[in-house]
Amino acid sequence: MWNTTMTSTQARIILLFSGKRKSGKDYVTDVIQKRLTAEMCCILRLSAPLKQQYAKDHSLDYEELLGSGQYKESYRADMICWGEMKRQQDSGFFCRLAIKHATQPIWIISDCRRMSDVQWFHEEFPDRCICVRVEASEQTRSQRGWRYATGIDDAESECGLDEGVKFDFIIRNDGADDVLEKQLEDLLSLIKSREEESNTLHNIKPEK
Ligand SMILES: Nc1ncnc2c1ncn2[C@@H]1O[C@H](COP(=O)(O)OP(=O)(O)OP(=O)(O)O)[C@@H](O)[C@H]1O
Ligand SMILES: C[C@@](O)(CCOP(=O)(O)O)CC(=O)O
Repeated sequence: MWNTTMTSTQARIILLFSGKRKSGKDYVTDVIQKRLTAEMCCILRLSAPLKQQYAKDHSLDYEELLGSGQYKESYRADMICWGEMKRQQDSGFFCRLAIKHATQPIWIISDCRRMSDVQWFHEEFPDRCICVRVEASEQTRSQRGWRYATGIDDAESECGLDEGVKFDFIIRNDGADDVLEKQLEDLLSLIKSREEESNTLHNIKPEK
């Protein structure tokens, strides 16, 4: 199905995922990666280099910070402040670190949160980005463990992409497997058609 003859290690397609806490970004992106295969598609988290350095500086468990449990939530507010300090110096700081070792032709950035994240990818990789929003109701998110927290749910980390972004695709992830499945099929078709366009462009030989 996919063309695996890559001539460069740079991504042909970049899926920029965003969504509120417990909307299911990790769940959905895991399914998509499985469908595309790990050979073709990697999941990159902007928060991974952030959590790694934060864990090191604060003697914390990096793996737990990567998970979806209470451990991460108890450090979230402080991690946000810490990350924002770094971003003020260089807004592309975590974006560059996150993509550093990626070799697959399709990248999933699973946790865009700020306009500067989306802008950075669009500027670095024009015409390759697909912006995807994952949405779930507050009721569903609560069932998954979400509790509203002032200073987090009303701050840029959660609301930075609520307005001003034109999403190419919105996934409703409220738990009905068949509804999610249909949306995933549609997104995979969009990725496939972008892949074909991109292959066509890459295969055009320059005129002599
Ligand atoms: N469609 C689904 N079917 C079953 N379980 C789901 C579904 N979507 C999400 N979940 C579960 O809900 C929980 C939260 O999902 P997930 O960690 O993917 O959300 P997130 O948006 O990445 O959250 P975070 O705010 O921690 O970044 C996880 O336990 C996940 O397995
Ligand atoms: C600190 C932070 O990166 C935590 C993200 O955790 P997660 O994507 O919800 O697993 C959020 C942020 O950068 O604002």
